[in-house]
Amino acid sequence: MARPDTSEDASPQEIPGVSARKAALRLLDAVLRRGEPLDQAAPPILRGIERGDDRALATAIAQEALRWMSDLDALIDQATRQVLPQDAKARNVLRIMLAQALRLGLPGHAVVATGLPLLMGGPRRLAHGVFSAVTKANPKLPDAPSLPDAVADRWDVAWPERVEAIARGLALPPPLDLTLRNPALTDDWVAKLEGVSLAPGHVRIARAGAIDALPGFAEGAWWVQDLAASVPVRLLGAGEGRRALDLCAAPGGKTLQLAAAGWQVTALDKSARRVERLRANLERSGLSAEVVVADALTWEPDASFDAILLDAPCSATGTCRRHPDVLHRQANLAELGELQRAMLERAAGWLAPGGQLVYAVCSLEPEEGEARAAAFDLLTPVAVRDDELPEGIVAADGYFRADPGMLPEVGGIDGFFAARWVKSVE
Ligand SMILES: C[S@@+](CC[C@H](N)C(=O)[O-])C[C@H]1O[C@@H](n2cnc3c(N)ncnc32)[C@H](O)[C@@H]1O
Repeated sequence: MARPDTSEDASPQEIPGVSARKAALRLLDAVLRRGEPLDQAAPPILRGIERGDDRALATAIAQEALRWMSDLDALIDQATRQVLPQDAKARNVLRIMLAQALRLGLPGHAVVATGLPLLMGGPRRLAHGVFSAVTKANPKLPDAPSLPDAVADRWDVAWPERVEAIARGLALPPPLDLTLRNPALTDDWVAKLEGVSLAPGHVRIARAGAIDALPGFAEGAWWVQDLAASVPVRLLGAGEGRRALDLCAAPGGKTLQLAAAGWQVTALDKSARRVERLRANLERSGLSAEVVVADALTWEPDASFDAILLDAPCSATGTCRRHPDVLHRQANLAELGELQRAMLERAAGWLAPGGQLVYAVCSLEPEEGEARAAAFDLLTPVAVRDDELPEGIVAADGYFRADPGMLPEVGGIDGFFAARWVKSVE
């Protein structure tokens, strides 16, 4: 008679380090089974974990498991004849165990001691066997993560010449980019933060520990914003007291940028929860904007605007370096496309003559970027110029297009798209 598996009788919470792994497993499940963004799933899941470093570990494990999932799955499948369904708990436990061993460099005995208790009453022997077989072979992950099939199929068609570089850009978690409230102080902040600058008002630092402990955070001298995400507002130029609408504004990185560039900003978003973060960001930076919680599809302004930034809801696939969960969630591109089209049309009607509209998405899907912009004919296009972009990025067909394979020698950049139009003065 088979002996019962009693190797781990303690409850998961009693073994140090298990709570972080349990949280990582729940994060993976939230993304893969429930289709939730990792950022949204994390707060309730991590709330019960006391130590900050355990919360950070849980997040890092889930992120690396998601980033390298196709490659980890291939190793799992090679190590067992048993077919583990994609949604089997044992597969998810193995994904997080292998992410720790092969990506985070944690010792195998610690990974086993904290991983197997997650399979209480389940196939622990199988998981142990697979983990041991994989790690004994001392496998090397490829230089670039293999993209999930659905994503590879899309990007092989959309970016046949870029897809390899994009995957390579996904291999490493990105550095931390900051946008300065006062671009004239770029050199000072580069020195204080020991960073580098790739554009005026931008400082890049190696990934830091706690962001709120960095010099300048408390007084709101800067905010976290990928270099690519800072480009759309740069395309609108200096505000000189004119009126700008930041449509879809929360959590507010671009609102702060607009206000810092001298625009008199109205910041609108329909999510009251995200608008709270926008208000907190305004308060910390000492910048001001009129804040409106409303649906862009029904709201009507009192007066026209000299500039409108539409940072539209999108698949967010351009942020896959920092949010590898986007690679595993199926965005409804048709529904998002309809929303983007409707918002663009409404925004065009709110511009004063001579006013500029910038449309932006943090997406690598041409349907949300190039094709969406090309189909919009209510305003006059104004080509984006190379000299308006960070060094090393060139305009593509008059648009700003960045992808995570660009600027590899300085730490890369998020995927982003922006287009610009002007309302003619009749
Ligand atoms: C890409 S995010 C904006 C990021 C923001 N511009 C920034 O830089 O911090 C898109 C935003 O669109 C908002 N949104 C989605 N549908 C909306 C709608 N119908 N009306 C207004 N805001 C909407 C979401 O709440 C979300 O905050």
